[in-house]
Amino acid sequence: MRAYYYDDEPTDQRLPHDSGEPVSLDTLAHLGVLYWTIPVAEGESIPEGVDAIAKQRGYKNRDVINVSKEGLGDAYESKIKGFFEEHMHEDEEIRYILGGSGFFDVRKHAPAPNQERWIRIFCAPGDLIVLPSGIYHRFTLDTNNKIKAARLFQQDEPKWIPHNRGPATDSNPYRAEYVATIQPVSVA
Ligand SMILES: CSCCC(=O)/C(O)=C/O
Ligand SMILES: [Fe+2]
Repeated sequence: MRAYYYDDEPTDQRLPHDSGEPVSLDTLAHLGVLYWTIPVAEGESIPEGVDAIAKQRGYKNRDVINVSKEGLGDAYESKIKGFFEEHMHEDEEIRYILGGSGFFDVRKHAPAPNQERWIRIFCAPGDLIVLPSGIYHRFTLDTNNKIKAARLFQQDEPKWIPHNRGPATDSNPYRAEYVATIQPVSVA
């Protein structure tokens, strides 16, 4: 995992867009983003270290998603577009990367929208990331064009309904609760 501020250049979303300003794990934790690394070999099943965290955090169920042309078929273009719309969920988004790589972008909340910045998080096999309920975020593949991830969830059936950013979502109670739990940070 590597996190840094996004450079906001209007080029291919799958490029690194690295501004050169790194972001620390402390800053991510302050935003409610949690991260672990639990090594996994290509083709291996989900390691026990993931089970331990799942038990600790009450994630009872899981499935696996292959985000690639082969994995998503006819839904590929619309899914890729949807993942990169700025959105939030009412549930945590928990992903353990089994293969490939990609970028999760999370919005660093600030008092005024024009002070907000995107933080880009590069994820590769062995990375386990938790995005809290209510955080604005988006996802894109990198130029390898594929990622395989386990999606962990607490409920019997996952929801992961994306609520795209807008006035209605800004006043969603889960969003309001998220904003209330964090204070703006100035550290890197
Ligand atoms: C790497 S999993 C695909 C991305 C996803 O599931 C999601 O909800 C992005 O916000
Ligand atoms: Fe999401």
